Amino acid sequence: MSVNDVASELVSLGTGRPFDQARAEAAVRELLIAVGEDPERPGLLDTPARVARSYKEIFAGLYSEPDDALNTTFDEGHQELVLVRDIPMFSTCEHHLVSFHGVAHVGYIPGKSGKVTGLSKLARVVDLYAKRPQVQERLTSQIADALMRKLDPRGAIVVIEAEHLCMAMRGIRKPGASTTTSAVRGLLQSSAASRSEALDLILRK
Ligand SMILES: Nc1nc2c(ncn2[C@@H]2O[C@H](COP(=O)(O)OP(=O)(O)OP(=O)(O)O)[C@@H](O)[C@H]2O)c(=O)[nH]1
Ligand SMILES: [Zn+2]
Repeated sequence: MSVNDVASELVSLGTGRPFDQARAEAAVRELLIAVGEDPERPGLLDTPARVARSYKEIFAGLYSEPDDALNTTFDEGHQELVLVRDIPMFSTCEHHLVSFHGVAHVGYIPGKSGKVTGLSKLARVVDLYAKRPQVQERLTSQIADALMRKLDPRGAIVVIEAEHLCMAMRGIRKPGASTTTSAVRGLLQSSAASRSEALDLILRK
């Protein structure tokens, strides 16, 4: 394993600490008190435990290695673009801990060996990186870098279109504003023709 591989593995893993249900429950209870609620009222009695379980699910990508989703590959001899469009994506903004959600488009051009992965695995890797406290730019790059590490493709492209609830329901309050981020690697970065072919397919409605 090279130094770069070790470094990217460290970046890719969370802290390594497991989810702490009791601590999360206590924190939610404290938050309810802090906002002026009464955690003892009947409607809120089960809320700390429920919210804690829900956080465990929303942040599931902290307790697993997203890249492992791409461990299963097979040689198909396919040398052209493989693209999965409109993968539904729910993530959590690390600044406000509210959702940003939309769609991810994930594509790659297999390497010389024609190594490909199952289409669902592309959606799995999106899902796991999304299930962490994130910013959209980093999420986009992490998915593209995972493809480059695991599939050794000639190029990779990831485009994410999302609405941030922190911009919709609070703060600047601009519901409907959409943010697009892209990460292109390898041939899809160096060849304008390859990139524009992929972008045409991604943005075609
Ligand atoms: N670049 C980027 N910014 C994000 C993302 N998610 C949230 N933000 C922004 O993060 C910024 C945090 O700004 P702060 O000034 O620290 O926080 P704030 O006072 O709550 O800001 P407002 O949202 O403007 O009210 C805001 O501008 C958010 O819109 C993201 O995925 N990428
Ligand atoms: Zn935010």
